[in-house]
Amino acid sequence: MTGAASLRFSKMHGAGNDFVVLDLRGGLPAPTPALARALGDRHTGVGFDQLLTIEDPAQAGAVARYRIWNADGSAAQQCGNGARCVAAWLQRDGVASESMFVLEAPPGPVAVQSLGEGRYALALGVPRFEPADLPFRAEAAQDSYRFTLGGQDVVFGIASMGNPHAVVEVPDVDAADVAGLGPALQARAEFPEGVNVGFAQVLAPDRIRLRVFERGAGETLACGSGACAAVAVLARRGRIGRHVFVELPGGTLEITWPGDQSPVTMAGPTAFVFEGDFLLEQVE
Ligand SMILES: N[C@@H](CCC[C@H](N)C(=O)O)C(=O)O
Repeated sequence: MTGAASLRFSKMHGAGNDFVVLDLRGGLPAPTPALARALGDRHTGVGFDQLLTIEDPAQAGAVARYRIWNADGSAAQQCGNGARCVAAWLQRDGVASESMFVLEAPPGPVAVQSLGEGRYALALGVPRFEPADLPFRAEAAQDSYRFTLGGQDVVFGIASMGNPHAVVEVPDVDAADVAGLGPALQARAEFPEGVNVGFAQVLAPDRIRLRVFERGAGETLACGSGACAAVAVLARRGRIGRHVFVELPGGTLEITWPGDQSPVTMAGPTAFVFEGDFLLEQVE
């Protein structure tokens, strides 16, 4: 180290959705959008899909609180893969010594279970489908909605997992126009806070393939809340069952949604990649 001001970080990923984790416990200030963007730059920074900041808990019973920042510096409310990585980070730190514990996420508590070998299961909340929950501007709640985007007819369902998701069922996820339709749907004025757009292909009642164009990050290798939203939308339509393996480009997540009023649970991997010190002089 040169003695210049720096920030210690951990680089992690969950099924290829990658993160920088910062320990801000003890009252350290939250990152500014400029710091988040500088850290997230894959050429001049560390690079991540989301930045996760671990902070002191506000709620009794939670081992820690965390907040989520997308690569473009915007704040997010939910991150399924990130929650597993925060759980792994806290277990390594020794704060979460039990195999079951509670984290405080932006929308509320998340119950976590350590499954061993870096795998975690967690309850991400009860999905909500009312347009106002995302928010999405629509006259009335429907099973599916339809837009014409760039001459293409796009049919999608919506779900909130604490953050907004649109789910488009496609016959072949490899052929889906993720880079074209993802940003086009995301930019629609009907989604005043933007939306994460998932493209899902049903393989079997217990298996789907999914690609997600995330708000604030572009297409990622995996989106945990997107996997939960895709299962919720498709299960509600009767297209799949309630226990589903979701194959994403970076790995497979196991999603269970026992009933409409139940929380969705997600099980999947975590990995530590490296530790480092980010020189703050990189931030403009
Ligand atoms: N990758 C995440 C979701 C991160 C937040 C999202 N981009 C948003 O803005 O809502 C996940 O694993 O859930």
